[in-house]
Amino acid sequence: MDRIGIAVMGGSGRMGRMLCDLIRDSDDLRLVGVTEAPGHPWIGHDPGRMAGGADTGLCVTDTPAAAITDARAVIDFTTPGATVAMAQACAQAGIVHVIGTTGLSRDDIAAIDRAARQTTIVRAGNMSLGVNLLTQLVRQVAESLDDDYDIEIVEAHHRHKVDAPSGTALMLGHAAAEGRGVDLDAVSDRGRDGITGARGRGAIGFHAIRGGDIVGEHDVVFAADGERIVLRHVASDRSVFARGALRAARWAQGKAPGAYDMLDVLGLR
Ligand SMILES: NC(=O)C1=CN([C@@H]2O[C@H](COP(=O)(O)OP(=O)(O)OC[C@H]3O[C@@H](n4cnc5c(N)ncnc54)[C@H](O)[C@@H]3O)[C@@H](O)[C@H]2O)C=CC1
Ligand SMILES: O=C(O)C1=N[C@H](C(=O)O)C[C@H](O)C1
Repeated sequence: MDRIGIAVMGGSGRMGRMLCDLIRDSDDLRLVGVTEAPGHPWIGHDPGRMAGGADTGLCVTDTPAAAITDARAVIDFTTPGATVAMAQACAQAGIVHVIGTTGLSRDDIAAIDRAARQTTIVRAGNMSLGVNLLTQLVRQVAESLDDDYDIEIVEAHHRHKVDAPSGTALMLGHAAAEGRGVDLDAVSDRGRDGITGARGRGAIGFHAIRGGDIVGEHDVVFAADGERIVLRHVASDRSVFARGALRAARWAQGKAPGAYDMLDVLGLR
């Protein structure tokens, strides 16, 4: 069987390294390209050697088109600007683009959706099975409870994370808002500080903890007078995200162009 050629963006990053390792160890995938940011010290070198492992025979490049020549899918956990540029390159080449990058603006998402008219794009703020299942549970609980139950989302990540709320917190917030039949933008209350006044009825609150090496933890709290429900996901190993992304790359082969998410991949919709 022909292995699926995968290009990994941001090959020296926390997710990039893990993806390269998992692809190397898989039976049906082949690493065919690795990118890094312009000026990065890995450019022009073998990504395996730079990571302290075996040579891959590849050279890290900062040119998206060069990385994707032999690829049937690109897996991208980088930055919003790099992801939008890669979505356009994948659209031109007709290659699957799996996007895990978070912190995307509305304009970034609109640009990705435009690219998805020409190619198959799978994008999710969290690629793990557990979080995607949790979004369904959150939607269901929010649908069952009225706004006597205050919804608060608390997330915790490592000290290097640059965006807040996390992509996962936003997924969970959207699921809660959908269950309640409200628009998240209209009810979102982010990171209170100072004399904020009493909590608004129906608000969905977001709070971010940053510290140490926390991989990713999310609590969705439904708090009423006299009781509260807490739905929690804890990721203790980044491989749950990387395995989800590889599953998406396999699933997307031969799918019609369009914007998909992990609920489509996991059959949870
Ligand atoms: N959806 C999900 O399941 C997950 C999403 N993430 C998201 O993925 C992103 C990356 O996370 P980490 O790996 O922890 O960050 P990281 O900072 O360790 O890695 C990002 C890599 O992208 C590289 N990069 C930056 N600009 C680039 C460009 N123009 N071309 C190629 N590479 C470029 C950086 O040099 C770096 O090596 C973040 O947005 C994070 O929130 C992280 C984990 C899971
Ligand atoms: O930056 C991270 O590390 C993570 N980012 C994603 C997010 O923003 O939710 C997913 C996961 O929580 C790890």
